[in-house]
Amino acid sequence: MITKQFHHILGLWEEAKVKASNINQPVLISYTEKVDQLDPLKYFKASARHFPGQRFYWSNPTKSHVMVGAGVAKEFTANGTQERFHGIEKEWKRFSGQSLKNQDNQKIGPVIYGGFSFDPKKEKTKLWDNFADALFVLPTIMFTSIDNENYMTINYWSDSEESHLQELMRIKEELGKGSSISHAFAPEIVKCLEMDPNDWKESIQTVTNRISDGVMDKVVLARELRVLFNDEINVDHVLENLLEEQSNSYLFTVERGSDCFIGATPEQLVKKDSNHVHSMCLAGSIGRGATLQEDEKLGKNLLTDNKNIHEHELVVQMIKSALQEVCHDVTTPTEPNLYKMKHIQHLHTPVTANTGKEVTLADLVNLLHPTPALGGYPREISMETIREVEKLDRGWYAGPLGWMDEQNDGEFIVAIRSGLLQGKEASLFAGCGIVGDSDPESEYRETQMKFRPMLSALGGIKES
Ligand SMILES: C=C(O[C@@H]1C=C(C(=O)O)C=C[C@H]1O)C(=O)O
Ligand SMILES: [Mg+2]
Repeated sequence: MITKQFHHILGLWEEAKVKASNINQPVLISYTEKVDQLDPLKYFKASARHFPGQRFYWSNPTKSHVMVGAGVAKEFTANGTQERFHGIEKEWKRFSGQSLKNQDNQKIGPVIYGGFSFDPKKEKTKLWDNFADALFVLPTIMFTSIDNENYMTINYWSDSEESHLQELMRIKEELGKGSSISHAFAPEIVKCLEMDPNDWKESIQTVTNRISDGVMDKVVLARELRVLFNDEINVDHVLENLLEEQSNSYLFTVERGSDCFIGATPEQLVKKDSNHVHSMCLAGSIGRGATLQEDEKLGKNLLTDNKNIHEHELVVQMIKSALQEVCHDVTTPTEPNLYKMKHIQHLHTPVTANTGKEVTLADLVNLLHPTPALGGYPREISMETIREVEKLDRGWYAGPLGWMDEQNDGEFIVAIRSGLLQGKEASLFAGCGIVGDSDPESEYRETQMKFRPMLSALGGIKES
């Protein structure tokens, strides 16, 4: 039976074929319909059947924007340093600029999502083989929830087969029902491996010495915790736990075959919504108190601690001056406030700005990444120091991860509080901002605290 909807899908396909032969490149068709209330997690779970290893999840802290993508209608990649941000943007524009849509809702249309490695110049290991320096996906099917309105989008091409379109319709209907399979048995942690804590603390000392010598002001050093389980880690289950425990963070999941990069980060890198730009300075950390009084006391200590204020201020200055290059009305409050999550609290300064039509999202990411919250200050020398001193492959940890739409709007977060899941193993990453008066011991404890969101979501806090 040909439904009215399918008729519409075929109509756009015929139109696209004509356009494709005129412009001599395949034309993308993006078909969106409004749907009833649907739990994004159930949708995410349901899509595993048809698109195993090809799922994406994104939600902002207020859940006013949730996206679940599945399948690959097109992949956009780049490796190495050359213009990777602009390279992806340009290639995406080439296709999205010619796309056909069934509706004029500017908010909902084709979107690509993905991420960038932290530092393409760092020597690579095999760990991140499945995650290129720049990798974005246009999904086959996407669920979007914006301000509690829900949509489903399917993306197909002028050179698709009709049978493929039929199959897409069928899968879309099936996914719309969701899946509520729950996984009662999470695998258990059998071992946590980390590099010798003394070696790590020594590297902190090396860096504080250089800072005291005036070589630079701040460097962020990270460490890796390799966690081994007695069975395969279940991505759905980890995401479910993160949703429950890290409600004040951005949640993200990027599946690449049997690998999955997942996390719950509080840190926004940049959001562009037409000419409005938002960013965030997040640096300076302390734990949460067991009681309200204790928690408030810790917060107050953080707000008045000179070391943390300095660590934070370097980020504020850099982000402000980077944005001032291409924006006007760059505005921040004069004092940081506190950003609290389940296991940790941070100094936080929100930034807003306005920009002109000629400035693109890639321009903004390129200017901002890496901020001194994850790299250091000044940028070049701190990045060289990380390359030299840090004994790990950050891969996508601390890199920009996010999405862009046809209007060149989008949002990128900083992919921290995250881990790479590979079968029975998880590689977790955590770092901290080293300044002149950093104490190696307390920086080590700070990284322990930053591992906790992922460790807890993985099913238990067992720190070796
Ligand atoms: C580097 C991380 O976090 C960053 C470092 C912070 C700090 O040193 O105080 C705080 C927030 C983040 O910008 C991490 O979580 O791995
Ligand atoms: Mg710190």
